[in-house]
Amino acid sequence: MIRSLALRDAAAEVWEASLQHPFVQGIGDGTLDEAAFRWYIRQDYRFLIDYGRLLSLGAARAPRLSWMRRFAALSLAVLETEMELHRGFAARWGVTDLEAVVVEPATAAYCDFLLRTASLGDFSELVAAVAPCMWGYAEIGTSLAANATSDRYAEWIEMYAGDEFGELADWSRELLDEVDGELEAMKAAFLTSSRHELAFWEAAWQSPR
Ligand SMILES: Cc1ncc(C[n+]2csc(CCO)c2C)c(N)n1
Repeated sequence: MIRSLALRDAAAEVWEASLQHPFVQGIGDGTLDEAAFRWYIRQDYRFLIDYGRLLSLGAARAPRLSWMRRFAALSLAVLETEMELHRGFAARWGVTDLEAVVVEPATAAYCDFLLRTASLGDFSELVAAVAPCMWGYAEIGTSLAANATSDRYAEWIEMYAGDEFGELADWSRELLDEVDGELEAMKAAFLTSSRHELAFWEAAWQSPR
């Protein structure tokens, strides 16, 4: 079986739980509480900083020059373009203290796992840990775009449903399929990141409001 599909299969239940999560469904049908969305934007902004760090570690460790370039370009895109989009969201949704955000436990746990894997794991585990973030958000965006019943969070949905993120998801699958690595170790990293993604939605859903 193609490795990316084997990993996707192993994490199928967790991915389905993320897609069906009330926070995610609430983005699609517009019922999500704005305070919960603001909590998410604030925490995600902090997440992106460490995600940029992780991609830079990917660039440093990549065995192929073409992958090295892509990781480096992506790190810059996250730290510039995607963080700028989040600042735009924050301004529109009334978040005024973006730079002073305190990192919550679910955010810290996910970031720490990613950076630990990127620093101490095999490069193939880094690839497996990074993939659910790119591929998972593209799936969620595409699914919400196809089924959305409200345009309240349309901008967020359109961003992740867009071609750019679809191509990123393709690239993450290409990495999963082509990198030299052990399936079991990659599966463990892929599953752990997938569970952190689900825990992030749950923390945002349970956030004080
Ligand atoms: C918790 C969390 N997980 C995934 C993403 C999505 N995401 C973050 S960086 C990136 C790739 C480069 O732009 C993608 C798809 C997010 N925003 N927050």
